[in-house]
Amino acid sequence: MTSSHRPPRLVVETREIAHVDDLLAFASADAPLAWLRRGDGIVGIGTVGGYERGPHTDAGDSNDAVPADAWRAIAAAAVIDDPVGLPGSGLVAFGTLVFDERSDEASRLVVPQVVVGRHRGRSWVTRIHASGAAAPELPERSAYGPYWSATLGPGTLDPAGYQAAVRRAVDAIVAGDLEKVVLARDLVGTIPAGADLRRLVRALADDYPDTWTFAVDGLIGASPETLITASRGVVTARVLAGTIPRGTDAHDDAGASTSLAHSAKDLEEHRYAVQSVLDTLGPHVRHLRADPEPFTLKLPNLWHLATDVAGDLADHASSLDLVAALHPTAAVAGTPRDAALELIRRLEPFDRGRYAGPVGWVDGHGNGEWAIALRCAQIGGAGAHVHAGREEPADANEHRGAASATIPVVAHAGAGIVARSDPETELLETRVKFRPIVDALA
Ligand SMILES: C=C(O[C@H]1C=CC=C(C(=O)O)[C@@H]1O)C(=O)O
Repeated sequence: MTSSHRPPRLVVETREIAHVDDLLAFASADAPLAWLRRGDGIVGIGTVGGYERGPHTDAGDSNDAVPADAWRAIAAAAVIDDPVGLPGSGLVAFGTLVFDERSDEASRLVVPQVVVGRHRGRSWVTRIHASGAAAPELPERSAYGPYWSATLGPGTLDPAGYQAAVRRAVDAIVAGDLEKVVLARDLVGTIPAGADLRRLVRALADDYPDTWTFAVDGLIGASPETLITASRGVVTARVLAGTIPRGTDAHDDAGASTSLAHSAKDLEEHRYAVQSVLDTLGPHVRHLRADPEPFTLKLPNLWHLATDVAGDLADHASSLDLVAALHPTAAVAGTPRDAALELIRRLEPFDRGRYAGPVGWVDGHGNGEWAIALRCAQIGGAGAHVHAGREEPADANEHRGAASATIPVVAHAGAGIVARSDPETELLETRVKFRPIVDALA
């Protein structure tokens, strides 16, 4: 990874290719880079450069440049030949950023050597190399490895601990310290070393086709929440907050959706999340539009209250500038933001790492698609090791003894807490939000 100082000049060439059926077949089995929705998207192979910031230390960050500035420098130095001109063609970096700047994990932008992409029936390949170096080979598909499975168990905050934390959060809200806070809990486990991680990505993409399915630097998930997309001056976001599990039959399910749409508690939770996005986008966006009432978004495991936001970019902000301004929204932190972050640090006995942080991609013009990293797990990485170690599961020695035979995994799910929140209902909500990743690992 390079720092912001003198980015190497990258040479980028995109060419249209015959229709690609399965983008994931091109991705690496042990370190897939992928961004997919309904079969379209991009996968990356290899690494030619990028940016890294963190982990945070008391002495300061390892890199002073913010991701948006570092990326501007890399993109400005690049020579880009992209006659395809579709979202994700040309120079791109995949990114995963930490939730809290004090995290022990790093934020990363990864520029792959090769990108294979597909958008509305057109496919392309992009090759990226440092000026003076040879262009990378064209990518090849590889067969998927054997099926594998893993189970996740309690992490540092078990169900009873989570409910106690929710009670403390409600007390703080009732006392007037803040209006809303999003509290998460964790699950930990291990997966077999050598597992083909594309199997996990594929299971998520198959089961949750309308979400953003992502794999970046070991963070793998399927998020329904769009933090921001920016494409040729048009900006969109999908704000989610307010949740109810799907019903057990059609009648019960319709009832669940109606009850969510009228729930004062969920509507309040949702209002904070929308307001935080509108307030932040306001200075950057003209003709900012959001429906006055949320709609109910149906996912296989639950219903969400959802509001789509759109507008036209009024300045030269890149998608990464907007990400920096928006994150963390009240859908994952709370209102007011600083008080919520402080309470999260006090009540959650773990580091969120990249969970609830921005994940997505940015191109050479600053366009990009970014989700909030929800319904995901970190495979390997500092956070996962810390969690697995701290939890000391019953078979901890076995895990340590067979260090090379397993890879630690940590997953998080959270729920927005307001004055009317009930600890048991919030716990149930986190259980339902864990389902995509728990089922895909099973
Ligand atoms: C914090 C999470 O979800 C957020 C997004 C949608 C709905 C939410 C809610 O109803 O609480 C949360 O704000 C999570 O999935 O871990």
